[in-house]
Amino acid sequence: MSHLDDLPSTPGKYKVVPYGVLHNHRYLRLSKLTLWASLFLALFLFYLVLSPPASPSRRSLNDSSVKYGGSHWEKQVRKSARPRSRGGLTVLVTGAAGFVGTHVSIALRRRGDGVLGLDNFNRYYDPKLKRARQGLLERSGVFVVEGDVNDAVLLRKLFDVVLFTHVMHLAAQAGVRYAMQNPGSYVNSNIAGFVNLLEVSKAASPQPALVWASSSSVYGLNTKVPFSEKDPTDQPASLYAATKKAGEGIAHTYNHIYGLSLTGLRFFTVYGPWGRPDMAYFFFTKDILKGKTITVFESPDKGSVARDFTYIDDIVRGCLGALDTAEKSTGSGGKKKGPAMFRIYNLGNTSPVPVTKLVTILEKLLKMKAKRKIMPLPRNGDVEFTHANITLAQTEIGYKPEVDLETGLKKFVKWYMGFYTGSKKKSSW
Ligand SMILES: O=C(O)[C@H]1O[C@H](OP(=O)(O)OP(=O)(O)OC[C@H]2O[C@@H](n3ccc(=O)[nH]c3=O)[C@H](O)[C@@H]2O)[C@H](O)[C@@H](O)[C@@H]1O
Repeated sequence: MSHLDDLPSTPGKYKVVPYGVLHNHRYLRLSKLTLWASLFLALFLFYLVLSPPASPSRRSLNDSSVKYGGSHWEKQVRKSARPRSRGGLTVLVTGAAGFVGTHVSIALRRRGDGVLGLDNFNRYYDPKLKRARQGLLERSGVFVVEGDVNDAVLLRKLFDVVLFTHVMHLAAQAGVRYAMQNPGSYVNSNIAGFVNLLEVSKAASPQPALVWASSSSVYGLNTKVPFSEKDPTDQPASLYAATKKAGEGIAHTYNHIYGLSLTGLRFFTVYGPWGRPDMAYFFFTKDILKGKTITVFESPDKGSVARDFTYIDDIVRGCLGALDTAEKSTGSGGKKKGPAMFRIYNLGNTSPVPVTKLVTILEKLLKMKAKRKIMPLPRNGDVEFTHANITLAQTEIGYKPEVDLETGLKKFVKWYMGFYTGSKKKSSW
């Protein structure tokens, strides 16, 4: 034990002791210490022998028994990322077992691109649904690496094994209202995780082009509609929105300093089969079927709150359009060689629907009356309405939403009944 370790942690309470006393005490303390150290060592060895193996992702990348690393793993990674068509893209999709991630990965794979998925399978909502999506991905030839975007070692390893031409970054802590319960997870995923991915991407040679998920929530308390990309976004109403807004600023910095090609997509309330159980259309369906009361928010002037609900297939087309039109990054190994592309697009449906109407459509499709409880919109981060101007995405990436809310919800309900109630009418996947 060093002299410094003898000092009490609270300054000003240290008593000066005569040298002899101190010497005897030291001798006694030393032998006691040896005894305790041997005991501790024995216990530690005992624990090592009996304890189960450590969490795989923390172990060596070269150990073939772990979830990442090893020659078998590398083979799976390479195979999944290899394009099957000439000139196909090589895409790393983060959040691949998420709602949008699954649909985008499968669409890319179907047209012959190489896709490697990454997902941390967190417990924000039912991981069984994420595992079911993983099953779909595997059947389509997409391997999903289980890991976190904050794991720089893993990301660097993936970039060592595969020369990604593109990254589709969809891993995020989603949900507007949950930000009041767990603010840290938004900072961790949407800010720290994003920066980590940008750091690894900027250092890669060649650098990939990145397309990432921003959110309509960045428009916050804006009242001018429809929301245009040129509008200011300085009034976020939730921490979720603030982290998405921060992501756009961070992305701009990496574009400016390192020459990374970056495209941000502001998604507007995406819904559809394999969707997220934390979203209103999803849990309204579940609760209506169970005969449970649903809470429908209304605006302070007693009007209905409204959303520009956007069907998943339209969003997928928007994501592919963004990937296909993304120019190459200009930097290499962390050095910028020239100006690179930076774009932000709204991906909405451009026809907002009141939440009361959403409930009426669900009642019709489920053939059940909802028990509605109307409540004033709480101060939980929700905004009164969203409405996208999509002109820019239409002109520059060929985005054209085609599915109205009733048609889209019909497909969602069909999937829901098949997946959760085992109804015969299964959806196409
Ligand atoms: O487009 C976006 O930017 C965002 O869309 C959704 O957020 P939100 O539009 O709030 O979607 P829901 O949580 O499904 O809410 C939809 C509507 O239902 C309302 N609602 C929600 C919950 C509830 O119990 N009752 C109720 O009336 C909300 O106020 C909102 O108007 C997603 O959850 C976000 O991750 C995403 O970024």
